[in-house]
Amino acid sequence: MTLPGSPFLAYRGKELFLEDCSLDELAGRHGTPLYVYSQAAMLAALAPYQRGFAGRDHLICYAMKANANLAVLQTFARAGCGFDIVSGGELERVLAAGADPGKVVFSGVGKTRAEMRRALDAGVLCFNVESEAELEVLSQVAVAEGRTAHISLRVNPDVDANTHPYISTGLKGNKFGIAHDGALAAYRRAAELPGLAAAGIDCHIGSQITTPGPYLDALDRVLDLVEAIEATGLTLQHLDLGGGLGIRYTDEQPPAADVLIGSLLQRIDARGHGHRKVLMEPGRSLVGNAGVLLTEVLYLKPGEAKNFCVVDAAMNDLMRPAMYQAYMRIDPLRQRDETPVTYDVVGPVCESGDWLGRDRALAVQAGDRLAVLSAGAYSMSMASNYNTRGRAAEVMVRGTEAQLVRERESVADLFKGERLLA
Ligand SMILES: Cc1ncc(COP(=O)(O)O)c(C=O)c1O
Ligand SMILES: N[C@@H](CCCC[NH3+])C(=O)O
Repeated sequence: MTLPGSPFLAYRGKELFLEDCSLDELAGRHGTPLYVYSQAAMLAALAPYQRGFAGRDHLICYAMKANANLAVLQTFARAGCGFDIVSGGELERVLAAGADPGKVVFSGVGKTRAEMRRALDAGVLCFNVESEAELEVLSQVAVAEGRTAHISLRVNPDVDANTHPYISTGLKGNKFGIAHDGALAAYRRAAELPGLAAAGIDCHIGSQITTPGPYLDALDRVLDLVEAIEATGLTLQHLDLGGGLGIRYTDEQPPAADVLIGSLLQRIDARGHGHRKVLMEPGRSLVGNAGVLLTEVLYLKPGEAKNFCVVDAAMNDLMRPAMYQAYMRIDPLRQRDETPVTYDVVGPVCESGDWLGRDRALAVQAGDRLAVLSAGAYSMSMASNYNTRGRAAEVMVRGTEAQLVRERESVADLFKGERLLA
């Protein structure tokens, strides 16, 4: 039986496998909580992007905030991808993974001067600038470094991506990007400033988007702007359409990436912009369904109002349920024949919001292990040390092989650098 979301995750008999690796066996070997990723699933998620852009001048910049493990970055770099970064730390990871900084776009509303300097020295492809104030600072930093910063303005097209309010980014009320109405003036200002060269235009309207409509609306708004900007004599080369394509957590039916890209390119061509290089910044859709979080059942705790299944993974390991009330499917690593009982699956952290799943029918006993599915994106990358809990280990599966790609954080690591009062 194959589970929804990933063709690489399936029961063989009663045991759950990711590619050709038994997840229960991996959990036994490396301990829990444990993140496990399938490289084949990542490459399979990338393939429709590559198909959609075949024959076109393009760059797929993996939005590494979704999952910044070095082995994941290596996987995408070797497949030809660039990266969308939002911090100096992410840039250092790109460099540590041996990837090409010349394929990096640098987004984010709060870039510091130090981050700008480092990115200029590394030679990133483009800064996606999010305010006029940032333009002025970037110009000063570029001049001081004796370099030219290639820029796109991230335009806020005021389009509703119809997603969770915390992950919607393209509305007037969101902090991201330069208002559509102010973009032309900002490009004019950029043209006056030393050290800057306009390379393109950028937008990103949100995450976990499951219909093509908002993308096409945003594209139209962006192309309107490009036409207005070029009418003033300025030129732009590339269009960066951001990321945001959703995945299937339960019954969502997002469009396939190649279908979405097909409609976007058709619109781009129809409006006479077919000569432009197109960038995209997908994150979740490349990794979300390529990973699982493995956890062990510590205690079953029947209650009057609720039954609790207390596991050893918590909101510090996987924040999405607590933060967005996100539904993430939970399945046992070895199926039992007993009648399922309805549980809230909760972690050891001292917060009532520390749950991974609510009202889940599970046939489990203490000591059994579970997988939280679709945990390849915004899961380990959002982990924290709350309650002084070390972050989980990570394993990358390739066929029958499974390699530890990040060690479990030890408790000693957690207060390294702290000092007792003198
Ligand atoms: C600027 C930017 N690009 C790309 C992404 C990637 O989004 P997603 O993981 O939804 O594809 C994000 C996150 O929403 C983002 O903020
Ligand atoms: N962290 C969010 C996605 C954020 C997208 C970044 N702008 C999630 O888990 O769904």
